[in-house]
Amino acid sequence: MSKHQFQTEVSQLLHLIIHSLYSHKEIFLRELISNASDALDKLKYLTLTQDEFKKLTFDPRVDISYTEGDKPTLTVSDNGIGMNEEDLVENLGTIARSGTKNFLGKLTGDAKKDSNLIGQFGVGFYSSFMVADSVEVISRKAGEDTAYKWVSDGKGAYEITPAERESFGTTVTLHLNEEGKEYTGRWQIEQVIKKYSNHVAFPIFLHYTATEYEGEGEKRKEKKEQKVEQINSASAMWKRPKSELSDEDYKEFYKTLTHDYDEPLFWLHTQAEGTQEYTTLFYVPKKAPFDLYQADYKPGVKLYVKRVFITDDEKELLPVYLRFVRGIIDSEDLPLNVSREILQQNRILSSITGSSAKKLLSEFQRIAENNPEMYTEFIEQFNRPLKEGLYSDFANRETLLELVRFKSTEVEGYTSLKAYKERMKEDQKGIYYITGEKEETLRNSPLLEAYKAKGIEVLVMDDEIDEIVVPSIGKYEEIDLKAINKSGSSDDLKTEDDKKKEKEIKPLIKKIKDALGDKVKDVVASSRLSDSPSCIVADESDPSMQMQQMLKAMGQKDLPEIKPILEINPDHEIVKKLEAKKDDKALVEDVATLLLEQAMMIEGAELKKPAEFVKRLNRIMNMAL
Ligand SMILES: Nc1ncnc2c1ncn2[C@@H]1O[C@H](COP(=O)(O)OP(=O)(O)OP(=O)(O)O)[C@@H](O)[C@H]1O
Repeated sequence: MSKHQFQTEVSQLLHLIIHSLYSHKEIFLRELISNASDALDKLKYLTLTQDEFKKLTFDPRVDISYTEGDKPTLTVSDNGIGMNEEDLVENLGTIARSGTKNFLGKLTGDAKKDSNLIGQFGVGFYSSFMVADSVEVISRKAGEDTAYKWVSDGKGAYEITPAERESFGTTVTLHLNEEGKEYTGRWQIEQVIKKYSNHVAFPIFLHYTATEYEGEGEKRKEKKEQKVEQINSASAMWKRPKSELSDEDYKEFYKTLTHDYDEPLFWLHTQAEGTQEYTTLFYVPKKAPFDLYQADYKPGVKLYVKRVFITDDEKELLPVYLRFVRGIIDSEDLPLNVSREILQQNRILSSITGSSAKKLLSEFQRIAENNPEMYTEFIEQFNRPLKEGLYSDFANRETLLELVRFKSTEVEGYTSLKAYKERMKEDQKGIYYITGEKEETLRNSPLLEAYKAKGIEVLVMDDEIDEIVVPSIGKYEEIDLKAINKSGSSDDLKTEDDKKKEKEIKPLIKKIKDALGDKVKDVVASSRLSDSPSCIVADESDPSMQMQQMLKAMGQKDLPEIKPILEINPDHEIVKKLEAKKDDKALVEDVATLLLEQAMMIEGAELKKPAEFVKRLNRIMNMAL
């Protein structure tokens, strides 16, 4: 016998499931059936492709039985791939997915909020503990002789012992608690299976005792008979015509497929015929999966060939940026024994991948046009992956440009580039945007002042991916996208009056430049400020300050120090007063440095020498008082 402790993450997940999902406790059965179905899928594949498994007699099925009385039990049994001792430890004692710790760290302890998060993770086997005091798993791996029993009360530890099982597969027995007692009736169980697992592709049999009465009056006798009945339709759901399927069918199948607790946001079911025959059923979840930005994310699409499961571990079934999509691709043309190496360079598959991506994108577009509310929900979760597509999927770039959304100074929520274009002023020379880390900092940036004054809309880009993606867009329908935190962008705003002032202020600018020395790349008169005395911008060819900070945060060392350009507002009171005292060298140095440092702070930069900043500020305050 060996006793093991659950990995901390498992205990946390168990706690979350038991305490947040109890109002939907019946889903435990869906989760167990879905695991059984996955196990059958895996073995079926082996029996078709691997010589040592071809000789197995394999009639895939799931069997459910129950006992009533004082110690009620419910048993779900399958003749699937099974687990050996090592698998039991790995699958039912640990969670290997990276990012789990981080995800569980977000839990608040508030059942309602936490139950919203579980959708990002998946419910799974541990939901059994909502209805059971203890759970027993007896499993024998196909191709192996020994069976093992895994037992736990879900309170921190489990035990594994050698056991008996006639053949390969897994039997999960729940020792039901008060909450679970109701699942010891034929009708209750049948109802739950029909509701949640009707479209599981393998037959699910329910074993029950039927009581019949024979005779009349005193001779009336009770006759008990063991019966077995198939409960589900057991056909691959995605192969059925759309007209036969209801929204409920799609939603429930999604939950079985993904272990998601939530409903999907929307789905797309297509059956392609012609040179290539295949079916796809794709779902977009309501919440982004928690490991979406982990390099080793779990892919969400399963590949089937003629209804035989091939793999759920292939990341290339859709372009990487669409990794949030869940679902199924079932091809009629691929060979059944297709290996992973072959898959990756298979022409049939790459053409399915290509057209699936196109279909998904046009579905997103259709939703954007017909259901803006749903589209906003979608964008709140998946804008960023779509932006990734802008630099990775050149073939669909035009469509992706229509799909991505940005925040803006003019509208609440999000805008498309198309809608921005429609709002542009007649003589406007570009699509302007400002990038940075924090929305609030950006919205208060002095760089926006002149645009606000002239009523020109600026896109507010606070997603870190914008820094990388947006400059690569270049143009939208022949209009240049211009970063307003770059030096050249304000040339568009320059008036004759600005040019005149620029000339007048030249001597002061020179003095400021001398005072600042190599702290700046240049000092120039600004045409984009109204309320602020100064701002900083990056030279046209340099990365912006935010980009530099991001590169540093990403661990890039030895970055050459890139200096900002300081812009001075000739109309500002401080600048005008300084102009009058420009021969006081010490004063010019103090004010110039403060103008630079305050502009940097507003853009979110940290001062290198805060003590010197304070000294200067005190000197100026002293003069003012
Ligand atoms: N009946 C079964 N037969 C074989 N393996 C099983 C069975 N039930 C569970 N497992 C194994 O245990 C693992 C964990 O199951 P669990 O339901 O917790 O998560 P999951 O199925 O991976 O789904 P998700 O992480 O999406 O919730 C499965 O991935 C599978 O490897």
